[in-house]
Amino acid sequence: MTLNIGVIGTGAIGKDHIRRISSNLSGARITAVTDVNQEAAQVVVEQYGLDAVVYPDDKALLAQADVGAVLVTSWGPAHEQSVLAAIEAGKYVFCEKPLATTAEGCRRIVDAEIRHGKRLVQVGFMRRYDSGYVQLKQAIDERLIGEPLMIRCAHRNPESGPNYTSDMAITDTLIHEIDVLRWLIDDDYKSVQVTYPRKTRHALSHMRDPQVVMIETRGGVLITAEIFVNCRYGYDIQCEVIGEDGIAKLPEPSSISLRKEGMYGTRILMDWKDRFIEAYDREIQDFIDSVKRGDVQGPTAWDGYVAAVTADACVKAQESGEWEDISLDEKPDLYESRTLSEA
Ligand SMILES: NC(=O)C1=CN([C@@H]2O[C@H](COP(=O)(O)OP(=O)(O)OC[C@H]3O[C@@H](n4cnc5c(N)ncnc54)[C@H](O)[C@@H]3O)[C@@H](O)[C@H]2O)C=CC1
Ligand SMILES: O=C1[C@H](O)[C@H](O)[C@@H](O)[C@H](O)[C@H]1O
Repeated sequence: MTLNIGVIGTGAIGKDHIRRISSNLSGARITAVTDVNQEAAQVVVEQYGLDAVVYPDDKALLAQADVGAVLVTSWGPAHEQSVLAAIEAGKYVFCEKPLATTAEGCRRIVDAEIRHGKRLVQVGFMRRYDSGYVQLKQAIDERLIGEPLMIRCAHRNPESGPNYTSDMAITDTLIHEIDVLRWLIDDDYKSVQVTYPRKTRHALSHMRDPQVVMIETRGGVLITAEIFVNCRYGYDIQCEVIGEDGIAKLPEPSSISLRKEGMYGTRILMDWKDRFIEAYDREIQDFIDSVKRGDVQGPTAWDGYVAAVTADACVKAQESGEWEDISLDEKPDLYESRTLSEA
């Protein structure tokens, strides 16, 4: 049985997911789309040759009985409303990060899912599906390096746009590390601090770039996370886990090496769409397969809540320069199962 999917937000990543569902993945098709820019949504239907209807808004799309699941790929501030409406309609929902732009909004979604009595939400933390991070987690789970003691990581973008702000380095960019690192070491966060090295001349005047975020986990692991969104040379994601008996490092993306004109080296990817293309395919295929099984297994609404609480503390630390504590509600039973989100 083919799963009929509706897409709420047909912009950059919405189109990318439409492309992968329509051409790469199996078991689903796009039958409904909506966007506040309906003309653009119609163009997407034609561009991708979809047998799909353009609906005026998320509520009209969610009212379609034949739509079995939805992707929320609109702007972050619009996510909470669409996810709550999907839960209300009893539809499975894949929501790109952030689940909601505030911890309170994420908590409202968690409470709605608890009232529904079954998990319907998967959050788009795709690094958990990246083969490099999966290998890293296997090494840690198998205690190949003993207990993790420290993590050094870096999230570097070639440049940030004019609308990108210093707090987005946390809420839009580091949110990926915030989620994947707690999954990697099966630990939660205790406190955070933000410091600022010398500013790069390549950052716009309103930006603070780079930034260094220190995170202490409840288990005592110390994480040093660099965010550098005007590094110029490429889209570069680094992660090194230092353990009692050794070090485990995220592999570089596979690439040919070139020897040419007295130089030797490999190319560095410039775009996140390319760096994590397989992870995006795997996360969406997992969503399709788990919806058809009737139980979503990926990153949960609770993971979205924890990420939002942690991001809020980081944004507070950006201004205070102090260590800021992270206090979480008690994890509800609905999220205790040992699945990908808890593996
Ligand atoms: N997981 C990842 O690696 C990535 C995640 N994202 C996330 O995906 C979301 C979308 O990002 P982009 O595609 O880059 O943005 P975009 O601006 O290219 O596309 C967003 C689309 O949503 C539409 N939209 C806004 N509000 C809407 C509403 N209430 N109902 C229906 N449509 C609405 C806009 O008209 C636009 O077409 C963001 O939350 C972003 O953080 C974006 C890039 C990568
Ligand atoms: O979600 C994303 C992308 O996936 C990149 O990893 C980030 O660098 C970017 O800031 C954010 O929009």
